[in-house]
Amino acid sequence: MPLVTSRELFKRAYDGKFAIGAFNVNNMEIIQGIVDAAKEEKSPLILQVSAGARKYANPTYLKKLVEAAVEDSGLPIVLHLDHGEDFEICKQCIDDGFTSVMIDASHHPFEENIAITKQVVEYAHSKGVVVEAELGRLAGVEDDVNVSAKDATYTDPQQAAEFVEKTGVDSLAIAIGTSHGAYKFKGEPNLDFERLQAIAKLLPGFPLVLHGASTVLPEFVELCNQYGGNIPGAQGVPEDMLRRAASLGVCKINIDTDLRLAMTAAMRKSLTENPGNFDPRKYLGEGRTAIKEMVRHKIANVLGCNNFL
Ligand SMILES: O=C(CO)COP(=O)(O)O
Ligand SMILES: O=C[C@H](O)COP(=O)(O)O
Ligand SMILES: [Zn+2]
Ligand SMILES: [Zn+2]
Repeated sequence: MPLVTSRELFKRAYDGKFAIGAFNVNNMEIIQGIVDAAKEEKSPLILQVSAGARKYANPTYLKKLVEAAVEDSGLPIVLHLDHGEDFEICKQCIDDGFTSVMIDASHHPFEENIAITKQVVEYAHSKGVVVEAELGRLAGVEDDVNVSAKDATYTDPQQAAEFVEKTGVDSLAIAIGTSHGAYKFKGEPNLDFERLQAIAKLLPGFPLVLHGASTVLPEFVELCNQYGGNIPGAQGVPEDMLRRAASLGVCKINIDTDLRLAMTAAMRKSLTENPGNFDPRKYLGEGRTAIKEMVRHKIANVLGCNNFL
């Protein structure tokens, strides 16, 4: 089976009130861990590549690794550009065989975001590629974020509806209180579900996307810290909130930080417990197994995209 787009996956996810996992990939072990998990859970996958990942791994290597994963696993896999910052990088990835791209022009004014997104949509659709855009700004939520600050950065429901209509985009990343990385909330975790419901109501049947959706499971932070790490006060999005979001029109949930934490914890442990080892296959292999277990947990217990195939 060749790479697929997310169109059919999102339709089923929307109707079934579950979400497809979009996992960031940077090297072979990460890809293998994710794909092994999806195989066991009979799940489709979105493997997403950031500009930083392309720079780290070399775009050709990364694409070949994903193609190898498709060939070896036979799974429906979407190759997606994460946070494309302009038309050029989106075009490069489209020309390079990606089946999905994100244009993230959310830091531009509304009308400019529409114009840039529209340009990407026109080019992508002419090549059979789907497009995700972003409206609103992801930021850390603090207890004292007031309503006007929320209105300035969170996605406005009316604008979301207008944006989708004017751009013809295939999915939309929204800001309702999540943020990237391991420090998402200072106080109690809190997402603006009223806003999510208002957006979903104006866009029936339309797939929404949640970025910054790692849970930052305490046991993995503790494991990192136990073996020499220093990651104090990390906190993510509770799993029940992700399940709730998936039931309200969020069809794609982005996870990177939880993979980083799982891999780092396992590698720190392996290196500490085996001081005489200098074979990278041992600690990289343990990192890969940790990624696999994390992804199995996400697919089966949080996203609900297991037994899809
Ligand atoms: O949104 C993400 C990638 O686009 C990843 O989010 P996390 O940092 O919460 O894993
Ligand atoms: O959205 C951010 C993702 O976690 C990717 O991170 P990165 O840009 O460091 O590769
Ligand atoms: Zn953004
Ligand atoms: Zn993101």
